[in-house]
Amino acid sequence: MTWIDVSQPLDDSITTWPGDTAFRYEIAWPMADSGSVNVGKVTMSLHSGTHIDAPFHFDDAGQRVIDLDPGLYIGPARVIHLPGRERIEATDLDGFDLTGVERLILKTDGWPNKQEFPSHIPELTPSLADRLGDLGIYLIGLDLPSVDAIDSKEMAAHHALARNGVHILEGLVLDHIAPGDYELNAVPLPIVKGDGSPVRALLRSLD
Ligand SMILES: Nc1ccccc1C(=O)C[C@H](N)C(=O)O
Ligand SMILES: [Zn+2]
Ligand SMILES: [Zn+2]
Repeated sequence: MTWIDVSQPLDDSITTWPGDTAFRYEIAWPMADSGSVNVGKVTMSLHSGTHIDAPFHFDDAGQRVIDLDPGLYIGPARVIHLPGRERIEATDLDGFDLTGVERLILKTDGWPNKQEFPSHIPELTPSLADRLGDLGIYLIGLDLPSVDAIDSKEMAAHHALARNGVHILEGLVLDHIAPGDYELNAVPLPIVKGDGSPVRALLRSLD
């Protein structure tokens, strides 16, 4: 198949946000006990690895996962390369013609070693969020664990994106992805009250 996996594998070594729930898989009911099957159990933060944020994550009145249209996460997406930046702002998009783009994926290279949770990452600015809104882009994906700085309490980028109707897909693995046009498939689980959801994110080249 031509689908390329751009997700972080979910196993016990996956990193989590400092202080958040670690990922753990266990066989809660082994075949020897159940007599027929192995039954697994997972404990995790909904913000581990490759995942989407529901607005409720940063706004008590915001949408939960079940309220989000799954179609946001399926369809054409443009990947652009913006390496080596401290922050990513509206003017960083000046060189790109993004007419007709609805889903934009930023390859920032800002989290090179996914075995370690980063202490510092590039942050998106509210000016970028406004530009995305003006362009009619409704999904931003990126290779970072957050659209804000790790130590942010205000979550300015999360809020500015939400104000502009831009949904968030974090923690992508894009090392092996060249800039260009792709089909994206990164649908969240139907976690009714979820503030986020892990996704299996896949890209297929359209170029
Ligand atoms: N899990 C956390 C615990 C404490 C503070 C932030 C987070 C986050 O998850 C923020 C990140 N921007 C996220 O959406 O994944
Ligand atoms: Zn998140
Ligand atoms: Zn987030």
